[in-house]
Amino acid sequence: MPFSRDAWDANLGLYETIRSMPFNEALAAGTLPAERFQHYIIQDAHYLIAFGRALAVAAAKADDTDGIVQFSEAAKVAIIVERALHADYFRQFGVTADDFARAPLSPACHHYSSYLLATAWAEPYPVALAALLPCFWIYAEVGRDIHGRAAEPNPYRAWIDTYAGEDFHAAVRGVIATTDRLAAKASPETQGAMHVAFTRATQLEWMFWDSAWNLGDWPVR
Ligand SMILES: Cc1ncc(C[n+]2csc(CCO)c2C)c(N)n1
Repeated sequence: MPFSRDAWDANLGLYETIRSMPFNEALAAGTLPAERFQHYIIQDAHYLIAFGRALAVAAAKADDTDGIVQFSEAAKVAIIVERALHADYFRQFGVTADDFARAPLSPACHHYSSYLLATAWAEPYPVALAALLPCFWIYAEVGRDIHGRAAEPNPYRAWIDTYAGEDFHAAVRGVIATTDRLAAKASPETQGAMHVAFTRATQLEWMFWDSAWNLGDWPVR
């Protein structure tokens, strides 16, 4: 069985918990309070920079030239998405440059960003990919799920369309294929580490949305 099928099946309960969490239910219904979406896009702008760096490290570790192209392209897309957040969503949802400058990474964002960067730098290439995969795959699944049931009109339509769109899904299929190819020739120990990384990153996806819903902040300053 390919790694991806195994990992998805093992984390199905976690995915179901993510799909039905209050943030995503409210996003689909179009009732998500603006304040919570503002928190989300500010943190996502921070996250996407770290995510882009982690992808660039994965590109540098790739075992073939296709991998270098695949992950350096993905790193570039992460920064393009981050810039689009600034150019479009920040303006649309009333987030100023000053709001962003004054908002440090939340604990959940800090944890997820640090985890991806540490894993990309310190772990073998297949384990780094297994940590990066949920970020792609869960957004593709959540995007399509919400797209299929979104209320119309919906202030979050552009966000939903991006992650339900074919361009994004094609990139996700590519990351799944590369991860499966590497898992197939990895040692049992590396395969085990890949499963641990996949589950950890899936938990961190949940924590990222939960933090936006609860306006997560540092308990002491
Ligand atoms: C917390 C968090 N997780 C996943 C994504 C999804 N995402 C955005 S851009 C991109 C691909 C970049 O090549 C992916 C997978 C997100 N935005 N925020």
